[in-house]
Amino acid sequence: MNESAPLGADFVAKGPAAQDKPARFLTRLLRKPLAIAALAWLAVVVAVAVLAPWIAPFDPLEQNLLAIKQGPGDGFVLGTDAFGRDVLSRLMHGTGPTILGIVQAVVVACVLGFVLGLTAGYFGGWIDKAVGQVVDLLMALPGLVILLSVLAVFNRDMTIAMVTLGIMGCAGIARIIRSAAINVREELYIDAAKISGLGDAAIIGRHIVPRIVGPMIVQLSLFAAAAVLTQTGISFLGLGVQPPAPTWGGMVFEASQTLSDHPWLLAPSGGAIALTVLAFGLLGDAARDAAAEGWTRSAPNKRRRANAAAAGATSRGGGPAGTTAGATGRRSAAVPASAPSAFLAVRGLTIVAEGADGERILVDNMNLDLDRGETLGVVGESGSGKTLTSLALIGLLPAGTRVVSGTMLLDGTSYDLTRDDSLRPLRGATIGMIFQEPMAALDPCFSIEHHLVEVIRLHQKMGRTEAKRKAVELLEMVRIPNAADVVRRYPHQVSGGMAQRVGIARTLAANPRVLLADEPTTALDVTVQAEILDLIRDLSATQNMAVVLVTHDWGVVADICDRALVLYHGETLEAAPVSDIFAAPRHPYTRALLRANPHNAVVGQPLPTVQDSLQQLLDETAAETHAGVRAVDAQDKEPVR
Ligand SMILES: Nc1ncnc2c1ncn2[C@@H]1O[C@H](COP(=O)(O)OP(=O)(O)OP(=O)(O)O)[C@@H](O)[C@H]1O
Repeated sequence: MNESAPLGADFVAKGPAAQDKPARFLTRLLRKPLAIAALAWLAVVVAVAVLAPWIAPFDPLEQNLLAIKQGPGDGFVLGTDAFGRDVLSRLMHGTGPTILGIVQAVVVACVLGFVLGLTAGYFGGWIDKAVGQVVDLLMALPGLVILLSVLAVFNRDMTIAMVTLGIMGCAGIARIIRSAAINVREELYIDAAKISGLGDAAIIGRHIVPRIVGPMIVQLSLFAAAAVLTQTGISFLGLGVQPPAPTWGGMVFEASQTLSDHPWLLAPSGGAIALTVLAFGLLGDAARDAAAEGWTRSAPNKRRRANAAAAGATSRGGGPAGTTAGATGRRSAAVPASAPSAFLAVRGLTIVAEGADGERILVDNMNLDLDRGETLGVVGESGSGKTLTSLALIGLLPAGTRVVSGTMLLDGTSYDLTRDDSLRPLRGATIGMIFQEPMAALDPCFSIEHHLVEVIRLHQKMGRTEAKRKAVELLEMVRIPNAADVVRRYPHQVSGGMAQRVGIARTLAANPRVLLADEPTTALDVTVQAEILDLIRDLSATQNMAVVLVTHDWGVVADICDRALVLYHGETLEAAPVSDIFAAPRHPYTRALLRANPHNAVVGQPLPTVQDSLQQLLDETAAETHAGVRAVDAQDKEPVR
């Protein structure tokens, strides 16, 4: 992305991935008149439920046989029923059991649905399968039959009935939460958070939960509306709270008995039920709209645009002189030889994909060696296994792939690469990683300061204020101009180049000794690429970090790598100092790959593909062999003197 790209463009382009914080979501929700009306009604209902014993004008059970079936008036605001009881007082006293039942069902559904959906979505694997089975079972059960059976077995106990309703209702909520959690789990910034050393609980709490609050509120309001209807339905059947105690459903039943001669009686209880269901429905709708607005929120305000434009201009004007990513090979003169005592040594790394037809080898028996302050370029065509190799070193291989063998010797300690749990403590403090898509590696909900402070405080004992100061220092270290201003921005308010610098700063916050850089410049424009490469090279030297740089680009290899390793379909074909690879590549594939380097393209001529180059090499070899044979033949035919 260009440094001068319009602010907000990425955010809009990212769509639903760019979701927001609960506080902002609630602010937007409270700006909607319908949501305010719904919440106001629900607040009145709750207040009445709590205060009924004090504010109801009459005893709800007191009969006045001289005032039966009266309409509103004569001291009875909502009239009287067939026994002369005050309808308003009964309605008020009936609110408590109704609301209590709804709260019981909603709390059970919310807690169970949240826990099941979140664990299934976040952890996946067998947990997901097990939760899926439970959810499918719950959804297949006939709800009404179960509820009636529970009421029969537990002597019409409404609490147990509503808890049962909550258990059955949790299935739908768990499904929604699961898919929301899966979406968030697959975001790159979750991997970035893991690599920074954050544990599962912290990632769930800080990065996943805020993202699923929106869908959760929508689901819960719809479920609450259904619970109102179920609860009043049970009372209507006379199975819950027993008459003459008032409930909304019971009052609807009583009204149905006098419908022909006193239809008004249905209005208060029916109206209360209808308004409450409507309020929950409207709240759900408004919550969905508020969440959708968060996803599509457009560019930030003009001041921020101006600031960012200024920062971008400073960056372009005042940044370090860019280098072009040409095949200059300028560091290759001082290439240290690989040694068995290397700071980082990988031996026998084999990665496979598990498919229906067995295992497929993706990386085969790979070895690599790297010293501190040294940069190793891992080069190869798309799909050759470069990314998997780097992810295997921190135990973050994607689902469906696994390490079947391999050890890593890091600063004298040996690690079994088949065991993710032994690699987990290395993430962040020992091995850091930066990604191809800088923007996707930052959580759009949080400011840059939050991203940095989170990692700084995780790895260094520091107060919040000191960590904030350190965050600005880190941004300055990665050459971000106006660091004190930029630190307060959100990821969508910076350009791709700046986002990559922020990603690097975040990685540096943990002081890693090894940096894995997976095509860190591919998504950036050429001038920004050069600046980021300069930065990585300088940091590797000043921080004495070993860098594993995954790339397709020979220019990048020439520019900053000391050694290169050529991969083809998971097989290591050649590993040597960069100067040797450029001067005298040993393997024909390496030669073909170098010939297909776009930096060597001749204007007006089609760029040869790797396959073209390989074919050309084979032809040349055949021609050389043929010429050699002819020369030998000619010598043989010469008369011996
Ligand atoms: N989750 C997965 N399940 C099965 N196969 C996978 C999975 N992830 C990657 N692969 C396969 O592993 C091989 C190596 O993938 P990898 O991403 O390491 O390639 P790469 O060299 O980094 O490519 P690129 O330069 O395009 O990123 C590819 O053939 C890819 O299809």
